[in-house]
Amino acid sequence: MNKAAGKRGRDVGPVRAVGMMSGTSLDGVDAAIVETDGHWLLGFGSSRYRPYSPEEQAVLRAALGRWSGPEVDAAAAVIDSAHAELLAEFDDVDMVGFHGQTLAHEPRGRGTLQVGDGAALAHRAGVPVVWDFRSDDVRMGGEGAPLAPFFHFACAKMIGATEPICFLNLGGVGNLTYIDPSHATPDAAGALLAFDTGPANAPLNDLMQSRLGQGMDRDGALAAQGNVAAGALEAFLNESYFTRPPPKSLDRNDFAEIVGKVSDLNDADAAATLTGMCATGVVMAMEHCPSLPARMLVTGGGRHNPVLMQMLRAALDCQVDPVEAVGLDGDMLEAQAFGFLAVRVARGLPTSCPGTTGVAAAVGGGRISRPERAGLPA
Ligand SMILES: Nc1ncnc2c1ncn2[C@@H]1O[C@H](COP(=O)(O)OP(=O)(O)OP(=O)(O)O)[C@@H](O)[C@H]1O
Ligand SMILES: CC(=O)N[C@H]1[C@@H]2OC[C@@H](O2)[C@@H](O)[C@@H]1O[C@H](C)C(=O)O
Repeated sequence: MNKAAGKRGRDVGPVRAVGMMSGTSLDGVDAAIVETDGHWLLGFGSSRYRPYSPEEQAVLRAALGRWSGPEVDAAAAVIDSAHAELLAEFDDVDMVGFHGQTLAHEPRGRGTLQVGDGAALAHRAGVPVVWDFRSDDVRMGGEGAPLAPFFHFACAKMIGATEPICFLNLGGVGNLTYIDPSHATPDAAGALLAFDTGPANAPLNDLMQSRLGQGMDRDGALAAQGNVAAGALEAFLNESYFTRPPPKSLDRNDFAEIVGKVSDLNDADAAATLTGMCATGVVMAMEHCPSLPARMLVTGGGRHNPVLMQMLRAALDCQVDPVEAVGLDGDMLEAQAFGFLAVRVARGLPTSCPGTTGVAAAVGGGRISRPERAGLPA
């Protein structure tokens, strides 16, 4: 780790930040370096992935949906040690953006909970850590998610987009960002519209785990052998979430009851139907966009699933491509996003706005823990 860490971070020039993300799929931690001044993306650096062991995954799973208690403490310990281990593999970084693990998300109720102790990580790594990105947004009436849209806006500028485009992230949950790149800043009215589209890979992973002891439907191999069950899909479509206008966000298991409608189907039909539900959520999401985007750029693990990508291409009236088509890394985009957002937080720039989370006014969420303050209240 860079012993002079933090010095460059206080200037106004470029910063090398490592973003660390543990997503709703619970597969592992992604970490990736971005170089940015908080406004523009100046470059990307190396990236690393640390999978969770089956034991660690079980600890995280047991804590999902809980707000406190021994299960949450055990999950937090897994998150802290996995992130510290991965961060030690990086040299010469100025700052860390530490998302942590979402265990529970209820923005209109109990709030949002991402476990992971940023102060302890700052102490261990010797660099400033920005963390707890979502709480301030929720306190100000926002959904607290999605937060990647400000980064997507910077990506759109970087690739030279001139017409509206969408980024679609297909992780455990799906989320969409509509970008009008004619605006100069992401918080300008009309520059961004973002929200969660529905369940993405999480229900399919859960099905694969419970029925076949596998972590995912790799390459859509099982779904490709099945048929989408019309009845279950229709019940899903009738969920009020899809017609509700944004802002809106989801917890990982918010659709548990409706996806349970596949329980009577054979394995292949169940997988095909859950894949179809993910694609349908995206199709419904397009109804809320101000215009048809020129292009849909897909990121997150779902873009590796050819059955899902084919369903999207068949149902959407725009070009659908993985983000690799414009030179981005779809396995690391969210980690990069939290590196970028960390720099924005450190520089007093907003990370969400009414168009992305429904927050009352643009807000720069996130706490900053500096190594010298570790152990003290942040
Ligand atoms: N080759 C593949 N075939 C099918 N599905 C895949 C493949 N590779 C990855 N996936 C799916 O993508 C998931 C991982 O996606 P990703 O890493 O984007 O999720 P995440 O970051 O945990 O979630 P979120 O964005 O909701 O926080 C896997 O759990 C799996 O379901
Ligand atoms: C509360 C929470 O952690 N939400 C995640 C989750 O995973 C995907 C979707 O739901 C999105 O809203 C968000 O993550 C992405 C990275 C975001 O904030 O942009």
